[in-house]
Parts: sequence; structure tokens; C-alpha cells
Amino acid sequence: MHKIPQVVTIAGVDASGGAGLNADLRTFDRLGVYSATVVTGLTAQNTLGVQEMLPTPPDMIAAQFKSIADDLDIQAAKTGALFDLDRVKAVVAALEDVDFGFLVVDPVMVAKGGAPLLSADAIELVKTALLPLATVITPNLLEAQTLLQAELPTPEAVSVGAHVLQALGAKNVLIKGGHQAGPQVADFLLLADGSEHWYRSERVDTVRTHGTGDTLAAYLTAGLAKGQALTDIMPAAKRFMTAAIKESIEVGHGHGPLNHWVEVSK
Ligand SMILES: Nc1ncnc2c1ncn2[C@@H]1O[C@H](COP(=O)(O)OP(=O)(O)OP(=O)(O)O)[C@@H](O)[C@H]1O
Ligand SMILES: Cc1ncc(COP(=O)(O)O)c(N)n1
Repeated sequence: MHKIPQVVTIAGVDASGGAGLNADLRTFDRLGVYSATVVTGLTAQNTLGVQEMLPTPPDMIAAQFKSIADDLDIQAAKTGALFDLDRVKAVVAALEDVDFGFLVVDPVMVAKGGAPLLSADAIELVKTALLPLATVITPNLLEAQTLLQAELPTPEAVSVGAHVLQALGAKNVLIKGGHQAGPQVADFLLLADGSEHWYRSERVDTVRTHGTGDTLAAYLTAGLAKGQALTDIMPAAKRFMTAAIKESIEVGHGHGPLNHWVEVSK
């Protein structure tokens, strides 16, 4: 018998396959970890936008958690789209009840095309109840600004904002820079020990970025399950992100998905 790290993604399904738990599973497969799923909702969406959403009943979210916790040995979990207050409540209650090891909270709020994936009245509970459970939270710039109710226009402001998010209870904070203007993307990592790390890379000029945030957060989840440190995971994750965005695949007519099969140079 072979031992394999086991992870779970707690996220929504993307009918067109590019984002949400579909992107997570592909990333987990790529990194050689076994993955389970707690489906928080279905989305009828494609690379052009989100057409319909159907959140999972809270009881069914609880039942999925129980099935997994009763049988599997999960070392790391990741949250993605949680849709609304009832889904956030269900996920927080379940996470407090199980031991799924490391927790990566990707506070997904808006899809690339602009559709909301978290209702405004759920944001406060994400801040007060979900963030304190997190090993690492991975907001993009806009999500960080929403959580903080403040603009983050400079690298100094990003650093200050990360410290405020850490004070809310998240052990480590990664603020992703894909939404920044300029020739570079810069991700900022604030670790539990207070050390600060910038990861800068070229900005690929493309709209084919469906699922970038999910993929990076899933990459971190797999690395944590393997026992790696965030500072060891990030450089490899960034190389993968750049390559998967750059070597784009011809799928869909809008914000196309990433190339999760890309060869990555060392
Ligand atoms: N155009 C780009 N070129 C290179 N890297 C990018 C680009 N866009 C995003 N990235 C990288 O992808 C990762 C995810 O960042 P991003 O800010 O896009 O997350 P996100 O907005 O949460 O994604 P999503 O909208 O899928 O939830 C980061 O490492 C970021 O630097
Ligand atoms: C179910 C689901 N989860 C997450 C995202 C965010 O990904 P992106 O903003 O890249 O489309 C999404 N579009 N759909």
C-alpha cells in the first residue's frame, strides 16, 4: 500500500471546468495528492460569465464533511466559493468539528466576469469566524480591500493591510497581486513569525486567467499537506502559475482556463 497526502477542497463546481473545485482537483492531481470534495454549490458558468448558481443545502454540506471525516485522514483543507451566510455558517461549524489539518482560506468574492460568489452579508462572518481558523488566507487585492474596508494602493499599504488581516486571527496572510496594474505581478506573504516576503513575476498580458486564484491556493494546500513550508512552496507555485497562464490552451471564448498540464522549468 502506498501512503499519499489527502486533502479536501470545500468549494463550488464550475460547469465549464476552469475555476472552482474543478481547478483545485486538477492542481491536486498535478501535485500528486489525493483529493476529496465538499461541494458548496453548483454554478452554471463558462469563460464568459456566471449564468446560474445553486448553493448546496447546509445539511448536505454537513453530511459531506461527516462522510469525509469518518473515513479519510485529511492533512489539509481549502475553502473557495461559499456563496452566502448560510453556507459560511455551515462550513465554519463543520470545520470547528473536524480535524482537517492545515486550512487554506481563499475568500472568493467575485468571479473574473464580475458575478458575486459571496453575498455582502456573509463577509463579516468570514472575517470573524473563518479567518481565525486559517493557516493561511489568500485574498486577491480586491478581496483584501473588501475585508479591510480600505484601499491598498502601495506595497507599504499592502503590508500594513496584511498585518491587520493577521490580527483578525489568520496565522499567515498571502495577498495576491494579479489585479494590480503594471508590468509585474507581486504577491505579498506575511508569515506567522512576522517575516515579510514579496514574490514578483512578469505579468502575462492575457485575459485567459480563469481560476488563477483557485489554482494558487490549491497549490499551497497540496504543499502544506506534504509538510512543506510556505516559503518553499511559493517560488515553485509562482513558476507554475506563470507557465500555466503563459502557455494558454484554446478553451472557451472569454476568460479561458489555465494550462494545468504545462511543463515547468526549474
Ligand atoms: N496576468 C498574470 N500574469 C502572471 N501571473 C498572474 C497573472 N494574473 C494572476 N497571476 C498570478 O496568479 C496568482 C493568482 O492571483 P490573482 O490575483 O489572479 O488571484 P485571484 O484574483 O484570486 O484569482 P481568481 O479571480 O481566479 O479568484 C498570483 O500568483 C498572481 O500573481
Ligand atoms: C465556483 C467558482 N469558484 C471560484 C471562482 C473564481 O475563479 P475566477 O475568478 O478565476 O473565475 C469561480 N469563478 N467559480
